[in-house]
Amino acid sequence: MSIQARFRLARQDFVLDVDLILPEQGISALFGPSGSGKTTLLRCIAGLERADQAVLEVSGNCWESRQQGIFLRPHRRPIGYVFQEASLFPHLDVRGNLEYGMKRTAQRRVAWRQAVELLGIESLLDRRPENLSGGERQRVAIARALLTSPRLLLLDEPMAALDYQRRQEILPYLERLRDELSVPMIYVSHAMDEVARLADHLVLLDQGRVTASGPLTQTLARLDLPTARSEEGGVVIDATVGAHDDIYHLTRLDFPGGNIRVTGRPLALGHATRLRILARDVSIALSPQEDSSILNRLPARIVALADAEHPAQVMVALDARGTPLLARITRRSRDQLALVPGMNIWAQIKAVALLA
Ligand SMILES: Nc1ncnc2c1ncn2[C@@H]1O[C@H](COP(=O)(O)OP(=O)(O)OP(=O)(O)O)[C@@H](O)[C@H]1O
Repeated sequence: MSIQARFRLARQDFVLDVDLILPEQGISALFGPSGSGKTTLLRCIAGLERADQAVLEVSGNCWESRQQGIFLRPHRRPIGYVFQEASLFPHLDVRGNLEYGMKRTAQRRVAWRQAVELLGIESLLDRRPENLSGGERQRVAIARALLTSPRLLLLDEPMAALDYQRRQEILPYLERLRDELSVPMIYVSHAMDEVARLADHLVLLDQGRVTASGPLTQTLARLDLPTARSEEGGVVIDATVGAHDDIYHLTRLDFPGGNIRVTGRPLALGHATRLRILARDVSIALSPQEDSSILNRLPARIVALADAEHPAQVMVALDARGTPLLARITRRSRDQLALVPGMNIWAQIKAVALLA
């Protein structure tokens, strides 16, 4: 099952023209510069914009088809919509706000208790929105959206108004929704660190058009896309905790084709986690260089080379026994090492971020 979304909408200076198939599970991130049409696309999905051409099918149900004259009105679409700023009713306490969401539906897909527990808002139920922090307000807004029993959750930069600390507090709740509920989410974000942590599927939008749509790990590794070449270009690897080294206080994270050691973490063996390795933190050597202090080095093959944003640098796409990696090195080093596609090299990894 999938979500099919095809919309064409023309405004004076802007045309949205997308044709997407999104998975019906997990989080699909919509990523793109300001004005690329992310909010407009969400509004089309919610039925808040009338597109010139439109097809929207969710779980095999047609919600909109211009050709067939089908247009399910916004309030009839089983959608939960969470905005940048939580729009809670100020005169109702948290319980009242949640109950309001529940009244809209007869068919319950997420139970009250489940929503309250997933978002950790039990102790907030008697408070008014004015007495909540920005992060708490957003958690309540997400719980309220879940209690409308949505078949699809739309999140439009739900953390944009929050500071770094508050964002870090909310991320685990979003991860729990992703892992424990079967409600697909479309998540708009400007922040690649959020996308890298949360998303399973990545859609890149630019000037109203889709420039890429695919599984996150594969899409981030594509050298032909601007995400790879940007300052924050890099890959995400899904790994599991393989071993703890109590002598050196290191944790080994395993993934197909290799492993990486990070500073010891209190994570259970077998625990699923996600790593992010930025291209700027990967260098290339022709030999394993065991006389270096770098902890992590992986044998890899060069798949492709491409220009980086800065003329001094080049991007290198690597295949580390099935796991894609990106490296950003100087053009000078590329020439000195005579790097070409197909060569076997060693990828030296200087820094790894553990995302979850
Ligand atoms: N109500 C509107 N009337 C006319 N033009 C609009 C309207 N809302 C948005 N636009 C224009 O449509 C284009 C897409 O806007 P949209 O808000 O979808 O982009 P976005 O990718 O969500 O941007 P941001 O990341 O800044 O929120 C922009 O050029 C914007 O100026």
